[in-house]
Amino acid sequence: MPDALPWSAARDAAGAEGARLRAGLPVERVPLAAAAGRALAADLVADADLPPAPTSAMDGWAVAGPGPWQVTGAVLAGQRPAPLPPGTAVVVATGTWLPPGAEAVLRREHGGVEGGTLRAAAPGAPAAGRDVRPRGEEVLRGTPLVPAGARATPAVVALAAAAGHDDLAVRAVPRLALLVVGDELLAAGPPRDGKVRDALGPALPAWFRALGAAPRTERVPDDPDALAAALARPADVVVTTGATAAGPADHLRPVLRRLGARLLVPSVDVRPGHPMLLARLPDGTPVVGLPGNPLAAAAGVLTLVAPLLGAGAGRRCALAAPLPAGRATRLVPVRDGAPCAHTGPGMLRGLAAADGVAVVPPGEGASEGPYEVLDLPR
Ligand SMILES: Nc1nc2c(c(=O)[nH]1)N[C@H]1C(S)=C(S)[C@@H](COP(=O)(O)OP(=O)(O)OC[C@H]3O[C@@H](n4cnc5c(N)ncnc54)[C@H](O)[C@@H]3O)O[C@H]1N2
Ligand code: MOO
Repeated sequence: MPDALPWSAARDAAGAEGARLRAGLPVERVPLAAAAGRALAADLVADADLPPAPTSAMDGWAVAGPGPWQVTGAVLAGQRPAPLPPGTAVVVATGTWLPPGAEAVLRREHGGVEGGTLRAAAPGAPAAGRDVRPRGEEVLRGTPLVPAGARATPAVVALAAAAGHDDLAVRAVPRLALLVVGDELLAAGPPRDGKVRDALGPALPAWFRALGAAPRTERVPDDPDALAAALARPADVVVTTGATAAGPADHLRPVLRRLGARLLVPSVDVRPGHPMLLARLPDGTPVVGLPGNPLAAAAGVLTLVAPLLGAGAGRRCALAAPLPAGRATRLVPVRDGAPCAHTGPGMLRGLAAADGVAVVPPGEGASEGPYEVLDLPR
């Protein structure tokens, strides 16, 4: 294969292309509940201090000055409390704003009230500031929380809501054209007469949706003109399967050349999946070519499509036993920290059983790890 890039350089190139792709997508303001999964169009900045005022971290009493204290009432959730004079206490719940003058919270289980007088179980308790969340402990208004371009995960949406936002500026969902190439592919029934079932057409759209894209699927015959026409139809991203190698029916590379595409990643020094590629059409549309062998195609999703759509790196994990390294980076389906069986490039059994894919850097023998383990989009 021509000019193979090291695996991590290929992933970085796809990440950089993804940043360029997102920067060109239209911006829209959507209500928070519709923002999950979308790329932020601007930095998320806190609109409020969190907590917005000194807040009780426990159910109990807010106390002022040393005990014992006269209990003068209760502050209920959602109320703005009146000041608390020294020697008094009010009942508080977790999350209530503390009255001005309150110095600490005495937990319910650490005190008792008799005849309107509250006493702490331990002398001297509670220490000043005990079980009080100070104003701005987590965030001060104006603090940048999440950078533009990052994914608004459900946790980011929750943070945005807590920090006072009603809606968010996000990028349009990229329209992804999946072109499933190959005359030998069947859309139904068992493999027969030299043909195989298209295993990728039914599976890849779910992965792409999980990665934040809106896919449509088109089946394309092994014909250069049909492939060129399909590549030219409007989309924000194109992903093809098959036809990446140099066989008699592998038309992707010549067609990309004919269309004037720029090869950003001509191939990748990775097993399986080395014929994968990333190109840019003259109109700026990125094209990922996934190899036809199904496990190699999944390797291409993890190496090129996931970073292109803004997914982050994997987790560092120790594995039960060291994995043998090779001359190229190896992507190994693993489950519970051990390699899966049935992981030839044309196989799917191992991948279907896997809970992640371990990245084994090139080298001699085996390394102890820890390895980066990539999540398969779900
Ligand atoms: N002489 C060489 N031959 C091959 C090389 C090489 O370097 N020199 N590389 C091999 C590697 S590695 C891979 S990976 C494949 C890449 O093949 P293509 O991307 O050109 O894909 P096809 O030739 O179209 O198909 C390969 C294989 O995958 C099956 N396939 C294709 N699409 C699907 C699908 N949607 N669902 C299930 N299976 C699919 C296809 O039937 C073939 O069996 O090239 C090697 N050859
Ligand atoms: O890249 Mo291929 O997967 O080894 O058959």
